[in-house]
Amino acid sequence: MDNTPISLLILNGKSADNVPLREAVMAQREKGQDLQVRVTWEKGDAVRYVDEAVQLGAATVIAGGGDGTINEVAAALAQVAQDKRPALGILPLGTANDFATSTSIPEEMDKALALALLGKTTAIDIVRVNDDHYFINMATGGFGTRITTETPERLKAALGGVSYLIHGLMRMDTLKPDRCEIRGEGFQWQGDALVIGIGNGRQAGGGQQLCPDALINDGLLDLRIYTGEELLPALFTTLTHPEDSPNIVDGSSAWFEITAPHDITFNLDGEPLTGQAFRIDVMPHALMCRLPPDCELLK
Ligand SMILES: Nc1ncnc2c1ncn2[C@@H]1O[C@H](COP(=O)(O)OP(=O)(O)OP(=O)(O)O)[C@@H](O)[C@H]1O
Ligand SMILES: [Mg+2]
Repeated sequence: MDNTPISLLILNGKSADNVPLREAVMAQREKGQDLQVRVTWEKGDAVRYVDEAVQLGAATVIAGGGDGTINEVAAALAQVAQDKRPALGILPLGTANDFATSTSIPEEMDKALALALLGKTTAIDIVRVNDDHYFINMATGGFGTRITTETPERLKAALGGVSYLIHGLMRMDTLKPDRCEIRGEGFQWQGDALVIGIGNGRQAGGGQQLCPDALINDGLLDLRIYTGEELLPALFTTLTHPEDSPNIVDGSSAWFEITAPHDITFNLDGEPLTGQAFRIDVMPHALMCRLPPDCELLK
């Protein structure tokens, strides 16, 4: 009887030919790990592989990709019955890797894979949006959203995280604040938002620290709104002296409701969601995640 727990690596097909990863997988198998690999081709594949992992009784599902892949895997795991839900491991293979970077997951494939297979599990929060959408890292709305959803794939591949900023500057003329109302526990705000960040984690868009104090296991969402009608002056002060800015509104709550008189788009870990009403709820401690001991996002 073989009692080695099964681990299933769900690998974004963009990284199927990654040589250091292949070597790291082989090395772990030689050490006796029962590590199986599935490769995705398009959105939706990761969900089916999570189902397969549950059927196999896998102890761990590893998301190998960028924030979009982690999101797809984490969202699928959140919908598995708690007693059958495998733990989440993370192999950072995207362009921005905001969640992996801020949780101090190592970049080297061998170290990241060892952590994903054998690291200590910690219960972390995941966030549900309008019943059937999820994010593990961050929801961004307003002008930052247009940046990340419209950044062309080739620019992203060539420049990585910096491409978001460059593309954003190129599109400055077309950026407009979004009028909206936001409510939470003991929180209410209405006005023109340039950027809205709702964080379980801290950063999005390739290193933009939108929610610098967020923790992923505190049962709370951190909200930051960059307000103002004059885009350029507002952006200048907020980016250079965030602490002096009259254009920042912060809040914290286990849930937020956002309504707008016209469609606004939220970017949930890289995946766009458009509408006029959003209900956002923390699912406290819903996922077991293998994180480094020095992860700063844990309380
Ligand atoms: N074989 C594949 N080739 C191209 N795209 C894929 C493939 N498999 C899945 N996808 C798509 O890739 C997207 C997720 O990409 P992911 O976020 O992992 O990487 P990224 O965008 O390069 O990284 P980051 O989000 O960190 O910038 C999903 O929308 C998914 O549908
Ligand atoms: Mg939190």
